Amino acid sequence: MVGAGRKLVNNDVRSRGHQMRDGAAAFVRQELRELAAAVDRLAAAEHVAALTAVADATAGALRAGGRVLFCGNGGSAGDAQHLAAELVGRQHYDRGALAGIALTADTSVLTAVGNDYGFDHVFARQVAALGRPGDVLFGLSTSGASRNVIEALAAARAGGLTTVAFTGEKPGEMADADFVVAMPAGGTAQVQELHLAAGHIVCGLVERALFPRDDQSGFPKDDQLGCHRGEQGLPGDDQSGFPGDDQSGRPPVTAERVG
Ligand SMILES: O=C(CO)[C@@H](O)[C@H](O)[C@H](O)[C@H](O)COP(=O)(O)O
Ligand SMILES: [Zn+2]
Repeated sequence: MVGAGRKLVNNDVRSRGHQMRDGAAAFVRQELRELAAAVDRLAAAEHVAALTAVADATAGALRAGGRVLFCGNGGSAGDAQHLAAELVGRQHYDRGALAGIALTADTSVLTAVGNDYGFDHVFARQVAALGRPGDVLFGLSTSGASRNVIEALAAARAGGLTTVAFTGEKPGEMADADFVVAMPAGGTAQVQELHLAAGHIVCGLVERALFPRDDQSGFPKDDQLGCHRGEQGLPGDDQSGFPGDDQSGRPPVTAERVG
């Protein structure tokens, strides 16, 4: 009897396990389907035009010697750092360094300003300190309601920076930015996922505009690149100011910056 009872329990647990796995699989599929639909909506002409315009403005600012600042909270703080890294480092291929700065990374500044002036000012104060007319500030907020991001955009506007807002469907007060990309997505996580996709697209366009490659028909595949600058058809001094090592004898991946 005890054995049969135990078997019943085990079968029960096993079938509940199956149900949970089925439930999890359905959840995974549902999440992916919803994300794919959101990505599809982002491909609509108005968003494509907005992202292209943002990339043009950003590339223009960098070309003129400006810098690109990023800010956001939580997951958007991660996005801010991620996107700044795409500019400073490389996205699709080796090229000169681009000036991207995340305003989310210096804990001394964040805690000092937060402590002394309040959390609403942690980004605006850095915009006032670091931003110059002609620079670009990207503010990322899924809700469009983060006070410190709204204040940063206001400080940027006052300082003559170009402002870009990445938001969810409702930009709220962030609608005042020069460029607003309102992600056509549902919850916070999905908006963040579109923010990152959109940010990658903008950084990819900027890279391509400032460091044109022979083949402009499409982005090179990472696995086709190799890591030797000489193999990548990077333009020489006369075209870009970013010579390959074979032409200049400088170390690979120079620290020069556009502007
Ligand atoms: O990543 C997540 C949730 O996905 C959270 O950390 C989220 O970023 C935080 O709640 C933020 O404070 C949300 O700020 P915001 O996007 O509304 O400006
Ligand atoms: Zn998240």
